[in-house]
Amino acid sequence: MTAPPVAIIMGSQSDWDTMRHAAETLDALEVPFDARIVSAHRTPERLYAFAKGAKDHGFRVIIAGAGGAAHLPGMAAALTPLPVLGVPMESHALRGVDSLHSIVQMPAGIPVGTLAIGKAGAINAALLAASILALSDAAIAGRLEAWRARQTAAVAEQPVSPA
Ligand SMILES: Nc1c(C(=O)O)ncn1[C@@H]1O[C@H](COP(=O)(O)O)[C@@H](O)[C@H]1O
Repeated sequence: MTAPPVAIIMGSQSDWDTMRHAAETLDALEVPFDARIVSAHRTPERLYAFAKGAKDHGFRVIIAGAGGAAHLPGMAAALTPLPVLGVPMESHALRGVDSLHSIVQMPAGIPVGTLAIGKAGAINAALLAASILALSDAAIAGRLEAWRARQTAAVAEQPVSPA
């Protein structure tokens, strides 16, 4: 059995409420994925084993969500040649600005493609992962195009006042 092309990793169970939107978006595009809790801080050996083995395992893109001192995406990127897309969690203390800065301010040489804070970032990480895969997968490209066409068709031309 071939591995799914996308890995969704997150620093804590508490991130799943946000990262499930990435999972739901991949489901809608029929892009298989694995979702796992991996923490650079709390489970460093799990992170090391996961990231070092990710490419050989068959993953092609990693989506990494983390909050606060969000080292997970950068550490994963340091350990694998695969593209890593980082999703900053909306932390309670600093509303995700801490997560965003932790993920986006990588030193030159180890990139993390950083998305928006929270749900929008999780959805866009999934769409970006799909568009990376679509470069070499016509079926995913077709489903992505259809997804965007449905989104466009769903936008009303005029606003509706609440009842
Ligand atoms: N940023 C990281 C890392 C990491 O970067 O390795 N591991 C956990 N965390 C974050 O800690 C926050 C609070 O976690 P808890 O809710 O479990 O206390 C989560 O948003 C998680 O991503």
